[in-house]
Amino acid sequence: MRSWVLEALIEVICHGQYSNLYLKHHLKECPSKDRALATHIFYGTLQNYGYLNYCVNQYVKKKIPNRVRILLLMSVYQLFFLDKVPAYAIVNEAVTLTKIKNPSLSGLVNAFLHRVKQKDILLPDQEEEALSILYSVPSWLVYMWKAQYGIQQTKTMLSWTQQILPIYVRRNALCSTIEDFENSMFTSIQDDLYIYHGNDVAAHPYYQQGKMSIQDIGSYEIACFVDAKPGMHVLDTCAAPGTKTMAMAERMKDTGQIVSVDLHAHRVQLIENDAKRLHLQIVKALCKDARDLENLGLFDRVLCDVPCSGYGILARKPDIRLRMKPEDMDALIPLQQDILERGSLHVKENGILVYSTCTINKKENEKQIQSFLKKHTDFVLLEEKTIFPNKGQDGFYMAKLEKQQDSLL
Ligand SMILES: C[S@@+](CC[C@H](N)C(=O)[O-])C[C@H]1O[C@@H](n2cnc3c(N)ncnc32)[C@H](O)[C@@H]1O
Repeated sequence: MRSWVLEALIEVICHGQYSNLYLKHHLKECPSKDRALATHIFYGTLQNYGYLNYCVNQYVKKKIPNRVRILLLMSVYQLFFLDKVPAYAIVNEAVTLTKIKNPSLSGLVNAFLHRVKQKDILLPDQEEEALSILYSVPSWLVYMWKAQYGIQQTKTMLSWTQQILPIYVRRNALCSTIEDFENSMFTSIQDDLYIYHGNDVAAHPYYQQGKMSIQDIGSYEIACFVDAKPGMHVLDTCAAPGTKTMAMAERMKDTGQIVSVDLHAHRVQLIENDAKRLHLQIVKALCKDARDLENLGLFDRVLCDVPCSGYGILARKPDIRLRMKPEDMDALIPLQQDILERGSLHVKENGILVYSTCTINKKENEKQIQSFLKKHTDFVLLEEKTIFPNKGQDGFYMAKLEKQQDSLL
């Protein structure tokens, strides 16, 4: 099992694979009895990547191959954070795995894992720098969150970015009953959302029959926030893989129409496949740039779920923290602005425009809405909401704007 975790971590850390997609395609290669623990070690190591590297660097001064370094990281993660696995088993496994490809380093691995102790890890005095190491995020994110939300909220958010989240599923009320979900595999949490207690959702017959989909609580809340009603015409401008489109279509009882646009053809295919799986007829998927939607006409609801820095979903997608750069965040701001501007041209009078992100950053959230409203006096803000990362939940932002009737302007 640990050799599977090691290869999985190498793929994500060294070869840039996405953690969630890697698990989706490869977890089945791990023996089924070990999948829960393997997933825990995989996510836990990625969530604590910066801290674990910092610990290794305090003891190991010489350059070691990436494979051995990653093996040390996942072993330290287990020693420090998992109390169910005995230390001798972790050390023995690590030494055995080192002997396969780097036998000359097995002594170093053995000595390091016997010496490393969490209480001996010294953190910097400066609070922001210490938080950055402890929670494995760059220090600029800590400074930015502190400036925008205050130190207390920053610490709370940082601590929740380390949790292993449950898998949430949305029941498709159009082709299943509440009774179908009344068994030990599911725990009801709200409306049609459940915690799923199995391992591989996509292999579950309910998933294959279109009775359920994977969706986080905040993502579902955004789909509900749009308030798309049966029979309405809805435009989803950044729609792939289609999670919110499908939730809206189910809430609309598959009547009316949803035009779901995405820039990338392979991602548009994901929308089409999912609509088919869920037996939804009203979803029309289009490959288009959301900054150029000229002929699409007017809609009752327009959702702009824009590409964003993703700082709200660090727990679910821990590999974001391996690659985050402030310049990437800044590059997204004009794109988000353009998508919102263009989307707004397709809202009917009295219609609703929703802007949403899965990030916690006022520059991508509140500030975007403030600058849009300054330029567009024909829209009023009805509601805005930030869901901060929280127990069992990732972070999201959503704003609801109403297009005013011409006669009222
Ligand atoms: C946050 S994801 C959307 C998630 C989706 N709404 C859901 O609930 O499944 C952002 C999406 O925007 C798409 N995108 C990026 N730039 C775009 C553009 N200029 N026009 C349309 N889509 C774009 C990306 O391909 C990505 O699928």
